[in-house]
Amino acid sequence: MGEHTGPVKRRLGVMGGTFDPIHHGHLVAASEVASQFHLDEVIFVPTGQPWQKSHKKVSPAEDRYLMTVIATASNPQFSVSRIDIDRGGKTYTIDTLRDLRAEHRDADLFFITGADALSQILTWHDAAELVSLAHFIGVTRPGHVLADPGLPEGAVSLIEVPALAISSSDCRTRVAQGDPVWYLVPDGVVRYIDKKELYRNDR
Ligand SMILES: Nc1ncnc2c1ncn2[C@@H]1O[C@H](COP(=O)(O)OP(=O)(O)OP(=O)(O)O)[C@@H](O)[C@H]1O
Ligand SMILES: O=C(O)c1ccc[n+]([C@@H]2O[C@H](COP(=O)([O-])O)[C@@H](O)[C@H]2O)c1
Repeated sequence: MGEHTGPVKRRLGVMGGTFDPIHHGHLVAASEVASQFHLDEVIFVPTGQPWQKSHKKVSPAEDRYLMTVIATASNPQFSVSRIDIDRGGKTYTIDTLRDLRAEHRDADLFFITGADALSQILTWHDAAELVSLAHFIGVTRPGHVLADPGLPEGAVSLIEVPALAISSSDCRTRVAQGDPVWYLVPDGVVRYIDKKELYRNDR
């Protein structure tokens, strides 16, 4: 008699971000984690209201969502979810993960964060419960130290990804100054920023 093995669980990456705008640092991080962790899919989840950025000006959710769709459209492994935008109110990852769990009962979830976001995770809403819903993957990011912030044993993996010193803030500043963002963000995102006149008057 062969050993009983259940159906193989799908492995879903979740890449949450404000994506204002999405850039190649986000895309490389997701691609590298997908490869190293044998993920079936990575779901990009643009935030609705990022409460820890409430002191900053954040572009309309629909613009950030559309840029994320444009940036990921050519990769069959990437998709975009509106759950954090459509839920309304402040965005908490605990809600993101609960909703994704309910939608994908047969999957294991892997939440991807850069070193800067990971270092803040203990300040997130219901931080203690987060690790029961997903495995956390922290990725290297130039200018930030990658370390386990003190999550329970085995809850987080730390991995190295190709270093891209790109940030959304820097892209916004460049547009405001009239500097190019070509090759920092996907071509379609450059055109969308231009078409919607995003970030031009940020200063
Ligand atoms: N260049 C990068 N390399 C690796 N991870 C990144 C990089 N840029 C962003 N991330 C990670 O992607 C996630 C979403 O980031 P976010 O949308 O806030 O972009 P950002 O560039 O950090 O934005 P901002 O400059 O406005 O704070 C976070 O987990 C962040 O750490
Ligand atoms: O759950 C929280 O309290 C929380 C606080 C700050 C950030 N997050 C999540 O971390 C991800 C990256 O956030 P940000 O603001 O760096 O774009 C995104 O999915 C956010 O919803 C989550």
